[in-house]
This record gives sequence, structure tokens and C-alpha cells, in this order.
Amino acid sequence: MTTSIDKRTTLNNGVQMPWLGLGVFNMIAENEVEQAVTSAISTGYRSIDTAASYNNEEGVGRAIRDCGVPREELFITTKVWNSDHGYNAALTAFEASRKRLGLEFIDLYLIHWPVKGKYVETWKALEKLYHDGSVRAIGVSNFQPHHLDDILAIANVVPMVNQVEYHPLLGQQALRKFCKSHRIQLEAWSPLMHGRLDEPILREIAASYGKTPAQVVLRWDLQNEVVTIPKSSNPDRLKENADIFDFVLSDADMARLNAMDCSHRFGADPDNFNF
Ligand SMILES: NC(=O)C1=CN([C@@H]2O[C@H](COP(=O)(O)OP(=O)(O)OC[C@H]3O[C@@H](n4cnc5c(N)ncnc54)[C@H](OP(=O)(O)O)[C@@H]3O)[C@@H](O)[C@H]2O)C=CC1
Ligand SMILES: O=C(O)C(=O)[C@@H](O)[C@H](O)C(=O)CO
Repeated sequence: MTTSIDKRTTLNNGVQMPWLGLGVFNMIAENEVEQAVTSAISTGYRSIDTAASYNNEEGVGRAIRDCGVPREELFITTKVWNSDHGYNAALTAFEASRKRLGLEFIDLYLIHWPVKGKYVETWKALEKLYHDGSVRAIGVSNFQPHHLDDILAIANVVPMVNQVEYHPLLGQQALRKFCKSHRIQLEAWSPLMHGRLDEPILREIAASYGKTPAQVVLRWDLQNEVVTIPKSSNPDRLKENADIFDFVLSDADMARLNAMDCSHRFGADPDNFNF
């Protein structure tokens, strides 16, 4: 059964991915991830974004096995970490993630960061997983256009998704245009700027719709055709973050939000990271 918040985008291979998902980075307290995923799914979320490096794939797996929603309705993303690049290492890392999650297949498998000199070979491993049917879609994360060019030069499969830092202070105009031209779906990480939502413009726009700043930012993602995966361990905020399908930001408000872009990153720069 689909839920009213389970609106989906169609990826370049025809797979449908929810526009809204739950991010589970930093959910490492005992039972935290199980409780958040259970609460999210009962609220209507169908997409969960984890990663090998989040050290919580087992908890995600337990929650989705116990949630009572058929597996085929759920969309589970995980990622190959930086120390597991390379063809064989990535295949081994995938099997470890699949085992920890306790799943037969993963919906979306991403290269977490473009580790210099390694990501092209790793992409070949993801293509094998895709051709084998172990994953329904493959993609990348934190890739700039020049990293994507390297992949596209050798790819048999064009990445379906690029998950990057994206919020009103980091509008990623050039990358959005690039991804759109290659039919690569952009996905926003840290969409809520880690909860730093106390901006006068956000408060003002939110008040005019009877919504919260978080809801305005997440709605802005959707209207810019960017998949979004806010993190919350709080059941009330999980509901709040999902309540974004019943209003539409005007063109003028979209323009005001777009104009907040000042290329500000809260996270690491994909061209200069060291982990
Ligand atoms: N591919 C990559 O390299 C990266 C991917 N990610 C993915 O993106 C997801 C989201 O990004 P993340 O960095 O976690 O940060 P977010 O931008 O989603 O912000 C999460 C923070 O905002 C708070 N919050 C949630 N909802 C609200 C609300 N309605 N009002 C006020 N505060 C709120 C949360 O607190 P509380 O839990 O208490 O509600 C938490 O402190 C991650 O969980 C992960 O899945 C993140 C970083 C990098
Ligand atoms: O959350 C993620 O997905 C990330 O890649 C980063 O937060 C990264 O793991 C990090 O913070 C390393 O210090």
C-alpha cells in the first residue's frame, strides 16, 4: 500500500525512488536507529539512507524486517566506504553490507566519496552488482561534474543518483544542471543544515504558509526536483519533516530561497577531504 508521503521520482533506469527518505547518520545510541526507522515507516516513510560507515546497518535491517511493510515497498540505500574502493574490495564490502542489513537486494548502492585514483575501478564493481541483480540502482555521492565525467567516460551504466550536500546556503547550480543533462537524480544530504534553521527569511516564509522552517526547506528541495533525506530521531520531527506534500511554495518564495545560496558547506569539500 502506498502512503500519501510516498511520492516517487523515476530514475534513469525506470526504478522509482521516494522523494523523501530518512537519513540515519549518527544514530548510534542503543536502539536509536531501530526506533527511528520503525517510527518513520509507521509515519509513511518508505526510503532509508544508511552507509557502511554509519555502523548501524544491522539496526536498520532489524527495523525493516519487523516493520510489517512488504520489502518491495521499501527503498534502502547504503554506500561503499572510502577504505573499500577497488573492484574486489567494493564487492566484498557490498556483501558485508547486504549481510548486516539482512537483505537479498539493495535498492540503491552508492560510492560514498570520490577517492582520488580509485572511484573509476569501484564503479565497475557497482556495474557488476547492478548487472547481477544484487542492486536495483547504482550511483555516487559527493561527486562534482569532473568526477562524473571520469565515470561517464568508461561507464556502461550511467549513475542513477548523485547524493550531495544541498540546502539553501549551498544551491549547487552547476552540479544540478550537469546532473539534469545526464538524467542523474540529485539527492540532498544535510538538507536541514544540521538543524541550523534559525534564518529570518526561513521563519518569515514558513509563517506565511503556516509551516515550519524545516518544512519550507524540504519543500524547496522537492520543487527543485531534489530527493531529500532529513535525519531525525524524534518522532514529532519525523512527522513534521514528512508533512510537506500539502502546500506549494510560490515562484517568488522559491526565488528568495534560491537567492540564499552563498556556496557555504557545513560538511567536507569533495575536492579536499581526508577521511
Ligand atoms: N553522502 C554523504 O556524504 C552524507 C550523507 N548524509 C545523509 O544525509 C542525512 C541527513 O543529513 P544530516 O547531516 O544527518 O543532517 P540534517 O540536515 O538532516 O539535520 C539533522 C539535524 O536536524 C535536526 N532536525 C531534524 N528535523 C528537524 C526539524 N524539523 N526542526 C529542527 N531540527 C530538526 C536533527 O535533530 P533530531 O534528530 O533531534 O530531530 C539533527 O540534529 C544523513 O542522516 C545521512 O543519511 C549526511 C552527510 C553526508
Ligand atoms: O555522513 C556521511 O555520510 C559522511 O560521509 C560524513 O559525515 C563523513 O562520514 C564524516 O563526517 C567523516 O568525518
